[in-house]
Amino acid sequence: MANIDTPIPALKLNDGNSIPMLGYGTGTAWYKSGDEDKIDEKLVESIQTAIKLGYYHLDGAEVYKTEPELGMAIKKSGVAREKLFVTTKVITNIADIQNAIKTSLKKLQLDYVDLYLIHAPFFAKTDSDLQRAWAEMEAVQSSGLAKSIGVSNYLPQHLEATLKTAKVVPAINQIEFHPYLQHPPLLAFHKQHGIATAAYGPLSAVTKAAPGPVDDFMKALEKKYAVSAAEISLRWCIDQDIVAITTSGKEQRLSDYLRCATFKLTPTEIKTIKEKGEQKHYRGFWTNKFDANDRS
Ligand SMILES: NC(=O)c1ccc[n+]([C@@H]2O[C@H](COP(=O)([O-])OP(=O)(O)OC[C@H]3O[C@@H](n4cnc5c(N)ncnc54)[C@H](O)[C@@H]3O)[C@@H](O)[C@H]2O)c1
Ligand SMILES: OCCc1c[nH]c2ccccc12
Repeated sequence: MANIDTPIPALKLNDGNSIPMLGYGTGTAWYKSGDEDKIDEKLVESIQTAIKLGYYHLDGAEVYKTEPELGMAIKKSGVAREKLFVTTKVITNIADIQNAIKTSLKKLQLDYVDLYLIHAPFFAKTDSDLQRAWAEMEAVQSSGLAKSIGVSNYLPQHLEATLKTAKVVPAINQIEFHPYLQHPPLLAFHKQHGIATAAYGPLSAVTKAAPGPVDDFMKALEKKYAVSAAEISLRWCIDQDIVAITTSGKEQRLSDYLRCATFKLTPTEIKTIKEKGEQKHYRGFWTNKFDANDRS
């Protein structure tokens, strides 16, 4: 199994920092329901494998309870800290963000994270709740504990409320994004305000939301580029300047996904996936929080 030959592209954020456009997630397949102190050795091994293959962007969250594994794998990898891009998120301890970041850093065995995100806006009863939380995030960035700060699962109304009092514009919004959930108004808002987009669940259209209207075209592209639909899906994000965050416990799959760095879709192909994807709506995460028909 080869290491990546073609480097993963990076995206420049509005604060001047750069984020690798392919990330390895420690949620979904990995997050733990039980005892956080019980180390998931399989996960540590998988993160080490990902790092070895060239995944230097690692996505965590306090709620996944996998920060200890992430910290261990980073330590064991021997890769210099400054080469890695580590994200974590706050939601459980949103009421005390200053303590939450310190607790996360301790579990990660790190002095700083590259990106700290508010995991979701659903804690907020009012706009002031969103604004207060964001001011705390700005304080985290000022203290140097996070190089960049951003949000996740925010809709335009949450961003609008946040921006009313923000001193720092969120660097990124991490959202569920794939052909069957494209959020046109939200992406337009991001563009207007210089907020980058990161996609979680980028494989959904070819995995859990399949079958669907993109299938036949995906097959044609698989043939043309000699890659799998997963890599087409990741490239479809990257070609739209969207950071893709995937995961797998299988080394072969992780290795294959890296092929998304070796080709580019044409503008027509990007548009065709877009148009075919618009014919179906699918949301896989936070389904009890978002309005079922909300496509913003
Ligand atoms: N901010 C958030 O609220 C939020 C929500 C969900 C996920 N995330 C982050 O994003 C990461 C990636 O999310 P994801 O797992 O939904 O991404 P994804 O769409 O890339 O799916 C990856 C999953 O699909 C499976 N898969 C791959 N190929 C498959 C195939 N051919 N058939 C069936 N299954 C296949 C993989 O084994 C893996 O479990 C998470 O680990 C987490 O870090 C964040
Ligand atoms: O970000 C992953 C999705 C998610 C939503 N709520 C959770 C609770 C525990 C673990 C993951 C999640």
